Amino acid sequence: MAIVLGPNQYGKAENRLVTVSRNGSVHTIKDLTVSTSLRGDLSDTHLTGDNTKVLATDTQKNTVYAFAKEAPVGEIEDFALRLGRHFVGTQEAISGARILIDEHAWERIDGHDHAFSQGSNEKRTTAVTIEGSQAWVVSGVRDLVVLKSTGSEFHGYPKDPYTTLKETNDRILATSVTARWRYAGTDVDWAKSFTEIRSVMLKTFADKHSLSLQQTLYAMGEAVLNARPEVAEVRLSMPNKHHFLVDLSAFGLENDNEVFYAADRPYGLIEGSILRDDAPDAGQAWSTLPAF
Ligand SMILES: O=c1[nH]c(=O)c2[nH]c(=O)[nH]c2[nH]1
Repeated sequence: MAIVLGPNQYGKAENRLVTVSRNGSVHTIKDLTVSTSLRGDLSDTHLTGDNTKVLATDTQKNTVYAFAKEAPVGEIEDFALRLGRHFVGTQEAISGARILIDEHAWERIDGHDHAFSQGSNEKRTTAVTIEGSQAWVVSGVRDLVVLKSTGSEFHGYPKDPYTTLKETNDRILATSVTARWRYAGTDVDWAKSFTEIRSVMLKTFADKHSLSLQQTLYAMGEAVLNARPEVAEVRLSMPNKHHFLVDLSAFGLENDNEVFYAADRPYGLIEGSILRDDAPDAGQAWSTLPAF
């Protein structure tokens, strides 16, 4: 038996980067969390501690901040591609890079020049993977919380000795969407694509009469693929944020679908991938990302 080194990568996780761009007195901010990870000929450091081929994670961090100054950050996908290609292109031992970026949303306060509020916890995300001269982009959104107060049913499921759930023709449907979509290529208007994908997902959540969260999940992915040819695959993770009808009968009150207990946990967790059957091979696009 021999013990060998398996897959490995290293980098600086969660660099917090905020930039201010000034157009006269009008400021625009970008608030990012950037993680870098490098792969390649890294067995020496693991086996003997020889760091000749190790670009320090501290240097990776500095590169993130220096790049933010040297050219406009732009869209997160472009910034991630730029960083990943730099590391692979300048370090002989480094053959691959994975750059993860979350963009935190800030809204301008009432047209104010330089004051902002953080309205929600929603994040725009990207995961860019570079392998040699190839690049894959998986972008997405996280913590997109949505709720509809009707237009959702759940019934027809098996009743076994442990089933207590009541069937319903009218319930609250709420979830916090994590969506990731894999682009077929890299020649994409990233900002437009993001805005339209987000909007198609929201519209489908709202419009689709739901018989299960699974059906809603599929419909949202299908709508994205129908609307956006640049997308090859959509992966969705949607916790069912249960709203249980409160039993008010002890107080002689009827509850006509008006008073709910918003449960925190446990929650149903509905996850899936929707893709074109002729989608280009995913290559390294999903490597080391969560399955959904
Ligand atoms: O949309 C739903 N899907 C389920 O699989 C499920 N299971 C459950 O208890 N409630 C629900 N709702």
